[in-house]
This record gives sequence, structure tokens and C-alpha cells, in this order.
Amino acid sequence: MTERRNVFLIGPMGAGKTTIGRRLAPALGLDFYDSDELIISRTGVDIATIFDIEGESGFRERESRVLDELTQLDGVVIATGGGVVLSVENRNLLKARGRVVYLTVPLELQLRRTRRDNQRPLLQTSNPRERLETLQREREPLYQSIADIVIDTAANDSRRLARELIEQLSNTD
Ligand SMILES: Nc1ncnc2c1ncn2[C@@H]1O[C@H](COP(=O)(O)OP(=O)(O)OP(=O)(O)O)[C@@H](O)[C@H]1O
Ligand SMILES: O=C(O)C1=C[C@@H](O)[C@@H](O)[C@H](O)C1
Ligand SMILES: [Mg+2]
Repeated sequence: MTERRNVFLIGPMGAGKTTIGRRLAPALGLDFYDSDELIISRTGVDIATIFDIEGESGFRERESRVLDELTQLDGVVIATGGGVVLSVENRNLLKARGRVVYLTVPLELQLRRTRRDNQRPLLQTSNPRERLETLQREREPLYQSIADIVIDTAANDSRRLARELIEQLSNTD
């Protein structure tokens, strides 16, 4: 078990990692970071552009560097990218340096939540439903393998979800 106060939010696109992390951090008196947003602000371009120029592997390298840096802090909530669990090094860092919260979301809701913006290059396909299903099949065991807490976000109210999460975190101190 980690000595750090850190909380790491993992889960697929549209699970609400960014949305809930923003609420959770001030409520816990911790600082909030979003790894996707940090990558965007450091490179000065959006994630789709990074995928275009460097491929997914270039993005994954950036993501691993940012994750290593952020998880060395103490007292942070980090909203990770949906694919962060693909690398065993990332999974080990997350497991060792904080408590890991896996946010789950049913497919229909996930589709609805991700439909609005086109910033997610992996969903720029003719069949986003199939893509989300495939990604989830591949990643579900990886999310589960490092999760300390699993929360279903289908209740659809981020304020209540943040409260529920604070409760669960205090029970697993
Ligand atoms: N609990 C919720 N209730 C209603 N809407 C939500 C909830 N959580 C997230 N949303 C909405 O779903 C969309 C996606 O949420 P968010 O960006 O937080 O997901 P994410 O897990 O960070 O995804 P990504 O991995 O792509 O960064 C946003 O428009 C957000 O407002
Ligand atoms: O699920 C994924 O692989 C991704 C999720 C987003 O958070 C971003 O990190 C990027 O669009 C890739
Ligand atoms: Mg996010």
C-alpha cells in the first residue's frame, strides 16, 4: 500500500476522469492535473495533431513521461488518458505511487458523452461504437488489474459521484 495521498483516475474515454477529477481534488485539498491537458499545453497542439505527426507511439511516449513526472508528486489527483494502462511501466507507477480509481461507464452513455467533440483521434472512425467496444475488451483487464476502487459512473451526476468516491477513499485509507 502506498504512503502517498495521491489519487489516480483511470478508465475509458467518456468515463468522466477529467470531470470528476476537477471536483474531487479541491474537495480533498489536493492539486488537480490532467495528463492529456498537460501534454496539450506543453506541445502547443491538440492530441489529434500529435497522433498525425508522431503516430500513437509518439503520443504514448509523451504520456509516459508526463505520468512519471506527475506521479512523483505527493498530494495530487491525476486524470489520466484512457490508454495509459497499456504500458506495464505506467501501470506499475500508478500502482506504486497512489490509490487507483477505475471509473466505468456503459457503452451507450460513453458514446453519448464522447459524441460532442472530435478531440479523440481513436474515435475518428466510421464506427465509433465498434472502436469503443474493442478498446474496452482489450483494456478492461488492465484497468481492473491495478484498481483499488471501481466506481460506475452511470448514475450520471458528477457531484454525487465525487462524494461517493470521497466516502470510499476514506474507508480505504
Ligand atoms: N457523471 C457525469 N454525468 C454527466 N456527464 C458527464 C459525467 N462525467 C462526464 N460527463 C461528460 O462526458 C464528457 C466526457 O467526460 P470527460 O472528458 O470528463 O471524460 P474523460 O474520462 O476524461 O475522457 P478522456 O479519456 O477522453 O479524457 C464531458 O462532456 C462531460 O461533461
Ligand atoms: O483511450 C485512449 O487511448 C485515449 C484517450 C484520451 O484520454 C487521450 O489520451 C487520447 O485521445 C487517447
Ligand atoms: Mg479526460
